[in-house]
Amino acid sequence: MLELNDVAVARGGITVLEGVSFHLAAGNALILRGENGIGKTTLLRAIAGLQPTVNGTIQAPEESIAFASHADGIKAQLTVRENLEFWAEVYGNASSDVDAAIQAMNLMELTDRPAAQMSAGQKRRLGLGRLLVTARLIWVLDEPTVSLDRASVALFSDVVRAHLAGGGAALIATHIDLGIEAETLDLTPFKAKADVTADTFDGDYW
Ligand SMILES: Nc1ncnc2c1ncn2[C@@H]1O[C@H](COP(=O)(O)OP(=O)(O)OP(=O)(O)O)[C@@H](O)[C@H]1O
Repeated sequence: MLELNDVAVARGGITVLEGVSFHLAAGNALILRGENGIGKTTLLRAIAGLQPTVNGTIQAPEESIAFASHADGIKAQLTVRENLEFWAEVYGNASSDVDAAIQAMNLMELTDRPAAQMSAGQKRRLGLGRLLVTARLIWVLDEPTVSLDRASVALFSDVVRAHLAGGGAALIATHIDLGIEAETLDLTPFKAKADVTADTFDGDYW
């Protein structure tokens, strides 16, 4: 479903990871690990198509990836329900079950609350609920549990498990144990030898 072959990625004009290859099949999750700054976010951004690679290939079916990053993609003035309806439409999936997403992320009591008036953890839950209305098969998640309390982490893990059981896949950069059956890829061995890739530097991707 998602295939990386000899991928190298750069941030700020410096290659951070090189030689990354893996295959993620339907129904599976892969956990990315590695010290702060090793390049997990950079790799996920490249996989999500938000920045180019320096080397290698990334293959996935067209329009199959939903990316949830630190910036949750939430519209502050819209309510929880309006945010989810907005994203369903953006992903061409206006008929998707917004109520199911609200239930899954325990947002029932917040449906009419503007996102601007929600706590960090509540916003995070909304950002993760967004994944459910995209109907995308491959979830690419960057530290999805930041700001979540223990109950919400469990809720989120359940949502990921259900996604996998339904034939989806998930690539997750996280420092915590999500309790999801998954393979782990430690990126430490793929840390690039210090080498400025000035010829591939693109200032737009700082
Ligand atoms: N905007 C930027 N401009 C230049 N360099 C950056 C920028 N953002 C991050 N970097 C550098 O790129 C490298 C990879 O950062 P990245 O955010 O991908 O790491 P990470 O593994 O996700 O880290 P963390 O676990 O702290 O989230 C780091 O060494 C970081 O200092």
